[in-house]
Amino acid sequence: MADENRSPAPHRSVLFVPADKPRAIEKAATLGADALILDLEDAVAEDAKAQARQSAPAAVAAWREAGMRTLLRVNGVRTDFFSGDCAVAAKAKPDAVVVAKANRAETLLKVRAALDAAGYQGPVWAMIETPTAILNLRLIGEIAADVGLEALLAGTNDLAAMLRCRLDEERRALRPHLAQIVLAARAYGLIAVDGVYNDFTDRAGFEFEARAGKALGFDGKSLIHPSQVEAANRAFSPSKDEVDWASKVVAAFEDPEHDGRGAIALDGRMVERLHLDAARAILAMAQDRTE
Ligand SMILES: CC(C)(COP(=O)(O)OP(=O)(O)OC[C@H]1O[C@@H](n2cnc3c(N)ncnc32)[C@H](O)[C@@H]1OP(=O)(O)O)[C@@H](O)C(=O)NCCC(=O)NCCSC(=O)C[C@H](O)C(=O)O
Ligand SMILES: [Mg+2]
Repeated sequence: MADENRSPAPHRSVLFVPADKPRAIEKAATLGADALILDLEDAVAEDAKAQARQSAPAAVAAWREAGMRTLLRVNGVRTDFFSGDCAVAAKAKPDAVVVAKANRAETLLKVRAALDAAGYQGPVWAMIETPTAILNLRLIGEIAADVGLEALLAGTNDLAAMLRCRLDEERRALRPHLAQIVLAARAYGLIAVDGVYNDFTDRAGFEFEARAGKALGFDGKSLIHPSQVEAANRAFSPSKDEVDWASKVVAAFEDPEHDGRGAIALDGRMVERLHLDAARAILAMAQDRTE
């Protein structure tokens, strides 16, 4: 029976791994990431796609054997590679298929139909990485249940390129759009994963961006390099201050003096029952992450 007190599976660190790099594939399952995405799209050059596809089912099987949550990113629905990639998904049976350039509700309906026809019934993740996709988030959310949509994943490289915006370290130009991705995820009950940080040698920059993503409400961050895994897990786990606050809130509401109260004072601030729910979620998450 499912344990209702457990928090949902974590997606703090979601590592992209090029499907044509055997060494990276082998290493990926040992890095402590919460999920791995075997990439058939942008990480793989056109002349390497056929080989990458051929080796994909074995890579997915090896990761599953290692107990990893395993995803497969397929090429966009308009590309020549899409239908072949759907056949790979059917054979490999990943935990979810990541749909590149999921720009419209119709795109996802087409992808769902193609995956079903190929024999893959699992969930899909939508990459939100174009201005059109941002404008269509509500329509995409409304068909989430019909297409088995599980998560929204920000594709910040494509999005920034298409917006022709300049990316500073605070991603100021992208923030309104990232906030809309989180908004849609929360409205439609989906996982929200932030985009990648390209400068994999800049640890401080990565940590700053990961914390900013958490502050925006994302559940985790997509990654491109092993050096980013541990920092992402840390940034998206409850901090010591959060755990201390949550313990105090739970203890305060359990105090018989506060029996039946909707709102109480704690350290000079008001806390309500909605904060109690949040506090319990933080404690459950903290417990799961340390088990
Ligand atoms: C970014 C890289 C090309 C860097 O490669 P390289 O210089 O070879 O890295 P290192 O020498 O530092 O690698 C050290 C060891 O780590 C392994 N490694 C490297 N990357 C990965 C990985 N992603 N997963 C697992 N293991 C990895 C190497 O094999 C080395 O191992 P060892 O030999 O034992 O020392 C490279 O990191 C890379 O290719 N990263 C992934 C790139 C990718 O997938 N890009 C596409 C997804 S991102 C995207 O598309 C975003 C989105 O769509 C958007 O629009 O924003
Ligand atoms: Mg992209």
